[in-house]
Amino acid sequence: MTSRTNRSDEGRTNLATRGPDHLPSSPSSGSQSREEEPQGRTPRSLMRSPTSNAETLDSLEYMLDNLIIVVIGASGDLAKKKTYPSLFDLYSHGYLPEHVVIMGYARSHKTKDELRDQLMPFLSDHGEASKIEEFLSKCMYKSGGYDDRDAFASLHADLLDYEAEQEASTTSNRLFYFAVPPNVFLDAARSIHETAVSPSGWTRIVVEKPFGHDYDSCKELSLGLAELFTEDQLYRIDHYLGKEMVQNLICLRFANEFLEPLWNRNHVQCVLITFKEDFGTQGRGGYFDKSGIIRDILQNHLTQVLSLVAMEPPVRVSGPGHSHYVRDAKVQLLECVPPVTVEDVVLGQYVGDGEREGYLDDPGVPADSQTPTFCSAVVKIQNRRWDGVPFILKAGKALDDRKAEIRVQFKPPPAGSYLFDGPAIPPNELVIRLQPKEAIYLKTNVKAPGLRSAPLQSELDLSYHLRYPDTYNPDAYTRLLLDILRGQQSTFVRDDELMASWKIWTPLLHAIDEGQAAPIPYRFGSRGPAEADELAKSVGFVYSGRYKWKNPAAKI
Ligand SMILES: NC(=O)C1=CN([C@@H]2O[C@H](COP(=O)(O)OP(=O)(O)OC[C@H]3O[C@@H](n4cnc5c(N)ncnc54)[C@H](OP(=O)(O)O)[C@@H]3O)[C@@H](O)[C@H]2O)C=CC1
Ligand SMILES: O=C1O[C@H](COP(=O)(O)O)[C@@H](O)[C@H](O)[C@H]1O
Repeated sequence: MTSRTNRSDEGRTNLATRGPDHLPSSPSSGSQSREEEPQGRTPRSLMRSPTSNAETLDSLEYMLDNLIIVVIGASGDLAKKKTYPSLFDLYSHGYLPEHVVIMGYARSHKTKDELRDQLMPFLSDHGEASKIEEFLSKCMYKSGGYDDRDAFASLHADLLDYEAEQEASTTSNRLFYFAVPPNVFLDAARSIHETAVSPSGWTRIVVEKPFGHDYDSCKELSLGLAELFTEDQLYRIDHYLGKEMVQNLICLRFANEFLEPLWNRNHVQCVLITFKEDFGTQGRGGYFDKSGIIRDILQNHLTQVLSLVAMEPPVRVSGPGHSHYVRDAKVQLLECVPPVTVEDVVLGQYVGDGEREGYLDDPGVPADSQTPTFCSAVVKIQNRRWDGVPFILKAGKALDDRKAEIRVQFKPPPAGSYLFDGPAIPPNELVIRLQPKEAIYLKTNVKAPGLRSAPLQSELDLSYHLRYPDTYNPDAYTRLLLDILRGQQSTFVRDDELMASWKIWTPLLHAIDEGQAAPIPYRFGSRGPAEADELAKSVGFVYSGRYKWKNPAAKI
């Protein structure tokens, strides 16, 4: 291992790790969080003031220093669609310092005006024109190769000049956001390590998925990065960890005492974690074909959700220096999950429906591709809490709906079959809808209202758009970028978590790559292969039929 000459976060003030896990609300949000908001550029006096939210304000300590954000791969799709809009969101809500510089870096030659033209369409929905102009005036661009040390040295010289111009602080922090494909991660990381780390403040590296394509390649990448940067400098993004309802899981589970006694094998029949998209690969088939739905969604997003749903309570959730506890709990859970086998899954690949093209019609996809665009997998957890409870992770493209949800299905009441006349009482389900329209609802059986007495399926409903209509709900990337600036690592994937997850999925992925499991065709716009419902039924999921639900908003 080479020596770490660059300054890590270790030993640095832990102020930046304090505060709640979530982005403080915007000025337009509910009154309970107004105290936390920096108004425009956060003044030093406000940040130091001993308010009841002092911890939150302290966690914005980075606002006192100079900040340079370098977007590596600034010419690409992710940068324009997610990275810059989220940076703008933070800027316009006052979460970037006055003198921030956002430096785009990529191989393509581009003028500042060309960068501006590229970004403008993706910023225009996010704020006023004058604010966008102000933000764009902070955005610079430089071209160079990812392994080009001279280009990075020249980038470093430019950054030193920008930093020297700032009078606010002698400390300058640098955040490098990797919006590039993984084959250049190590080149870019080496170039930064050798030439461009911050001489006076922290240097943090943000890495996007995919982190490898199986256990071994992930390990190689992790070891390569670990030679250059310490774990506390590395922020591996899984954007599902930035979604409101995913961030809510810890609070929902551990701040509601009624749930804990039920949250185990004694009361839970099965858990479904579902991701559905109602569109296909949309011309990205060439990229998608190298990964498939398991690498794209199950190994990362759904496994992260699974670990938060099923983990034991962490020692602590927030507070200075406590970021590791949540990640420890997640790793401990994932280590109880045996590898998923071919027998545990149903794979699918969508075909055209007459109007919309099938997966194999995508020009980037080989005509004989066996890459799954759908997978339903039964995951087991071999620990005291969950032994025998199937966790069904299901993800698919080109399905009937766009949604992501967690459905905890409870066992039926013991007297359900003889106490009441009529059909079997359906099991209770706690549904946490991650998107769209965040909601938590509990499917509950009640006496039919009025003169009837038969049980009726209904729900206790917490629909966020109704209960919190004016709350600013930032994009997942916006929340995660703020966490990076605050040094809050619990919402990022640690190296051992990543390895534990690849251990679960790699044997299946290799079996699929070797042709041991072929996808079943399903029609674009359908619910996926019928075999997936049979699999769910075979492990205990009870589908009690769709019931008509009345949106309370209709009555308002
Ligand atoms: N706050 C809110 O917005 C609330 C909304 N509702 C709405 O009420 C309705 C009923 O709710 P809910 O019961 O949760 O949702 P659904 O009836 O849509 O789905 C129930 C579950 O059964 C699965 N499923 C659907 N069809 C079949 C099938 N043929 N065989 C096996 N499994 C199947 C679904 O999977 P899959 O997704 O894969 O199709 C889903 O996991 C929904 O429209 C829901 O959105 C209810 C309460 C509150
Ligand atoms: O990581 C990915 O996620 C998106 C879905 O993200 P969402 O926030 O819109 O749910 C998916 O479309 C893409 O294939 C995948 O790479």
